[in-house]
Amino acid sequence: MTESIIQPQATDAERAAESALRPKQLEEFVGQPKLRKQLQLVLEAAKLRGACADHILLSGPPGLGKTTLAMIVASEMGSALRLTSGPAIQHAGDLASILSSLQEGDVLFIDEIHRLARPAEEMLYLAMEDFRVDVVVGKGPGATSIPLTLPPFTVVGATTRSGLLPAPLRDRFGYTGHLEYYEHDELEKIVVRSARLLDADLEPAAALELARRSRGTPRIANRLLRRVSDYAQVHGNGVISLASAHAALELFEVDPYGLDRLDRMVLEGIIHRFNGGPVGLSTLAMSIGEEPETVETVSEPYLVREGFLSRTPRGRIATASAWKHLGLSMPADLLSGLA
Ligand SMILES: Nc1ncnc2c1ncn2[C@@H]1O[C@H](COP(=O)(O)OP(=O)(O)OP(=O)(O)O)[C@@H](O)[C@H]1O
Repeated sequence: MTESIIQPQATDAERAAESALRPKQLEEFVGQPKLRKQLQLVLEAAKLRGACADHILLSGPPGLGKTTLAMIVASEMGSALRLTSGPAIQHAGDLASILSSLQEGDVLFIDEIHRLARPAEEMLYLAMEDFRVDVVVGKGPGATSIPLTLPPFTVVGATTRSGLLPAPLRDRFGYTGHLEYYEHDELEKIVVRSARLLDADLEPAAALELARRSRGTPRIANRLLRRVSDYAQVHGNGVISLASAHAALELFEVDPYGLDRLDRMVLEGIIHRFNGGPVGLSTLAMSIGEEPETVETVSEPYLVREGFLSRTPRGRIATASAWKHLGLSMPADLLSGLA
């Protein structure tokens, strides 16, 4: 996938930089007030009972804080955290070896849990419900299955597509929390906190501007902060003022709505090449030289959310707001078609 400054997924290099900015306690975690209160209750109750917390499922788009929350669960419970992901578990045996090495009270974080292979998924049901795993020893007709009792532990599963989780797996989670996109004032607090941790001098007006252009996503807010901070150091005295933030965001082609070059290419593609649409995803992606997956996962969710693009059964359509945003007026015949 082409890397883009507004993509909600982390790049490999970014993961390391992110760990310094992760809140460590629930109290430090900004936003998601409902989820925070619910999670606090689940954890407090478990602590009072002196038991492991129920299994927790976190669902929501990338970059909103699921991994961070899993780490917080472990730290609030005073437990060790084990991290893995659906795609990393190729065979049920991989999961069996992780499960059989867990200690009492451990928190097992499974990112992209909807991508677990079916045999691993079935093994996980049993482990979550009965704290038991059947370890297969040997191969072929001589293989035997040895039941192994596991100490109690907590699974924290993260998914961007909770609808793809089979019901039996979803039902094993005692608590499901949904992460929502962040409001501007919450993102402002996040960038102010991150700037403090990075020792960057961020003026309040610049913090608000970054928040506005971050597409409701803390990961993007922190990424924009790093780029404007670079700019302020190279082209100024290091202070991130509103003017330096504007200049840096212009350099990286992130406009006042948080749209970047890719988003504008998508909208311009629909408008100029397909007269506003409808156009199918693959045709559109090909016409702008991008992968359909990049258009679908990086650009479209935000364009749809902000009302610049509609997805119809016949294809993608640029809305009247999209035409306006690009400084164009929507032809009357298209406008009347919308009415
Ligand atoms: N509520 C928050 N307060 C402060 N920082 C946050 C918050 N949520 C996320 N972040 C920061 O945003 C970055 C991305 O968060 P995180 O990795 O937890 O997201 P994620 O939902 O797990 O994404 P992915 O599924 O793509 O890994 C981290 O650097 C984290 O510190």
